[in-house]
Amino acid sequence: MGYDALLWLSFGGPEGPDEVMPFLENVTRGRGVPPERLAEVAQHYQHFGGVSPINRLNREAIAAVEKELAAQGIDLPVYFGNRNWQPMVEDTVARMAADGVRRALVFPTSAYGGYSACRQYDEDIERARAAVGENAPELTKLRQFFDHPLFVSAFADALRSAHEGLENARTVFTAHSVPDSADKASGPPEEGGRRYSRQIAEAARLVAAEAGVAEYDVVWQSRSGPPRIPWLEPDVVDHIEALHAQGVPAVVVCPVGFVSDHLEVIWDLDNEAAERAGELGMGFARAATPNADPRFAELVVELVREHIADAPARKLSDFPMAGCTVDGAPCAIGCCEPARRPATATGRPAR
Ligand SMILES: CC1=C(CCC(=O)O)c2cc3nc(cc4[nH]c(cc5[nH]c(cc1n2)c(C)c5CCC(=O)O)c(CCC(=O)O)c4C)C(CCC(=O)O)=C3C
Ligand SMILES: [Fe+2]
Repeated sequence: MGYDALLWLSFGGPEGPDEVMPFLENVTRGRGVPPERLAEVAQHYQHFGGVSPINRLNREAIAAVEKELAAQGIDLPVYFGNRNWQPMVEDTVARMAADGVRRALVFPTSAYGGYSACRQYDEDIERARAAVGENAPELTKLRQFFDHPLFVSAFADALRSAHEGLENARTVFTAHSVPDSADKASGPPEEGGRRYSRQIAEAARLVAAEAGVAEYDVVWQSRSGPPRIPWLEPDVVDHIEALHAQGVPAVVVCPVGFVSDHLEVIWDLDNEAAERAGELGMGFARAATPNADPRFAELVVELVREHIADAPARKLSDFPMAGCTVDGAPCAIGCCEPARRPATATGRPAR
């Protein structure tokens, strides 16, 4: 059965100073992120003129995917929609419907499971289809790809290059921290939870093995939320301090939890982590994310071909295949349930 489009579904980011606060309000609506944290994150965006690189990076990746589709003789228009900022996925799906799209594949710009990385994109799909109504196209989300050989080898080459010129540097993989409760709730209940952090650990293991790195750590970055709620630790900056205390002379940070050099990578790593390492007199380098690597476009087209050409689903881990569902259904009953949100000022739990 055929598909008539590919929807590129991402997080979104502001593209000017006036867009920063409305964007942040969209991201954090009802999620209990303290106002001080929001003000601080707004400063990170304003530091770059209020422009997150994420939309540009997505547009560049889409252009590469369009070329790769054409090169492989696949006729599939690519649409772009976001969860939190224009182009909003609701508007994009409306345009797809108006263009006559009946069935589409969806590429989410996250490789992992978990609520923020997987199920929330299902919710985006469901919300966008509901907004469009009965003409909404059927939307099939592509699977998680953290263990795909093209994803792993792009990171492995980037990690190797980042090590060039740094003696005895320790490899430190990072991913976005999430509330401990969200990590516990990730994956189908019968699996016992923590699918997100276990997939991150597995991706790190695969990348390190391919890059020939024997010793490494997995740490977390970009923590949000109220301080009293436990999130995955240690934080990358604290970890760099701990490594310094152990006499480690240099670090190479590899943001294996992300696909592009978006704001959380260029601020939290290239700015904050690099600055702390510099203050401590440590060498520092950051490995590139796969977005601009030609293998990333090849990966997306290969995931598409699993659906349109019965291409084999290549994967390097034993984790069960997950993430591929239709019209925003969760992978399994109870899979990656959203964490209970802290009560709002009105005493009612936030959405
Ligand atoms: C797991 C994960 C990924 C990876 C998977 C994926 O890529 O989807 C990710 C990606 C991203 N997160 C991003 C930005 C933000 N995330 C925030 C807040 C949060 N992230 C969370 C988790 C994740 N986030 C969580 C649990 C929260 C707390 C609030 C909530 O429960 O939802 C906030 C609020 C302010 C703050 O940081 O406190 C911002 C601004 C950007 C865009 C950067 C740009 O603009 O270039 C990207 C790609
Ligand atoms: Fe985030």
